[in-house]
Amino acid sequence: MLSVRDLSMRFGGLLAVNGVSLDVNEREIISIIGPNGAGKTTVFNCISGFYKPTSGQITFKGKPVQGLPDFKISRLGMVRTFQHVRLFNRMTVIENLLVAQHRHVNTNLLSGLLKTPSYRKKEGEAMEKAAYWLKKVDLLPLANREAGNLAYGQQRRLEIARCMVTGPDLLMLDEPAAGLNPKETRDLDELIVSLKHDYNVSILLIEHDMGLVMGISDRIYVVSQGTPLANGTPDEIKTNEDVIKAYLGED
Ligand SMILES: Nc1ncnc2c1ncn2[C@@H]1O[C@H](COP(=O)(O)OP(=O)(O)OP(=O)(O)O)[C@@H](O)[C@H]1O
Repeated sequence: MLSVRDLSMRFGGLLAVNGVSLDVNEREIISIIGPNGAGKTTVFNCISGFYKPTSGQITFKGKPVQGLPDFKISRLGMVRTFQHVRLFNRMTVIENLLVAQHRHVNTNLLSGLLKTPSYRKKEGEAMEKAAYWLKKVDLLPLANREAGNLAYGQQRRLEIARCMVTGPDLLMLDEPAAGLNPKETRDLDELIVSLKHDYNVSILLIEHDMGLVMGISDRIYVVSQGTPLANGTPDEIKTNEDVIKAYLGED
C-alpha cells in the first residue's frame, strides 16, 4: 500500500533522514522506532506531505505522492495525527469531526448555501459517521463539550476519531501513547488493533512505549541518526544486537 524508497531529508547541514526505505502492506501495523532525534517524525512529515523530501520515492496505492501537498495526500486515503495534539480547541468535539469530513471532500459552496436535498443527505451522513466514531472512542457523552476542555487522553482519542471519519486506508500515528496513563494505553492498544481487524486500516506508528510497539506491531523499522538500523518482527528486533546497542547508547 505504501512504499518508501531511499528517503532523505536535509535541513541545511543536517541530514535528518538518510536513505530510509519501508513498506506498509494492507492490514499491517508497522512501527518506526529509534532514539530521540533519530528522524522518525521527519520521515512522517515527508510521507504525509508536510515536508518535501530532498530525495527518494514514495508511492501510495501505486501512485507517486512525494512532493504532493498534505491535503491531497489525505484525500488519497493517508491521514495522520501529530505528536502534539492539533484540534480546533474552541469547537465542540462533534464539530471537530464534522469539519474534518468537510475538509476531506470537495463540497459545493452553492449547494451548501441553498441546502439542497443532496447537501442535507451528506450532512446527515456526516453526523452519523461522527456519532459512530465518537461512540467507538468512548467520547459520545462528551460530543458537545469544547475540544480544548477534554482531558489529554480524550483529546488523543478524538484525534484518531477525526482521522477515521474520513475513511482512510492508512492511518499514521505519531506517538499516540505519549502522556497516556497505563489504562489509556491499554485502551489505545485495543483501539489500534480493532482498526486493523474490523476496519481493514493499515497503521504506521511512531512510538516510544515499547510494550505497545512490541505487542501490536506486525513489523518494526528501527532508525538511528536518520539511518536505517534494522527491520523485522518484534521478536527479531528485541534480540537484534545493533538495536540493543543503539538504545543502551542513548542513556
Ligand atoms: N524543520 C526542521 N528544521 C531543522 N531541523 C529539523 C527540523 N525538523 C527536525 N529537525 C532535526 O532533524 C533531526 C530529527 O528530528 P525528528 O523530530 O525527526 O526526530 P524523532 O526521531 O522524531 O525524535 P523524537 O523521538 O524526539 O520525536 C533532529 O536533529 C531535529 O532537530
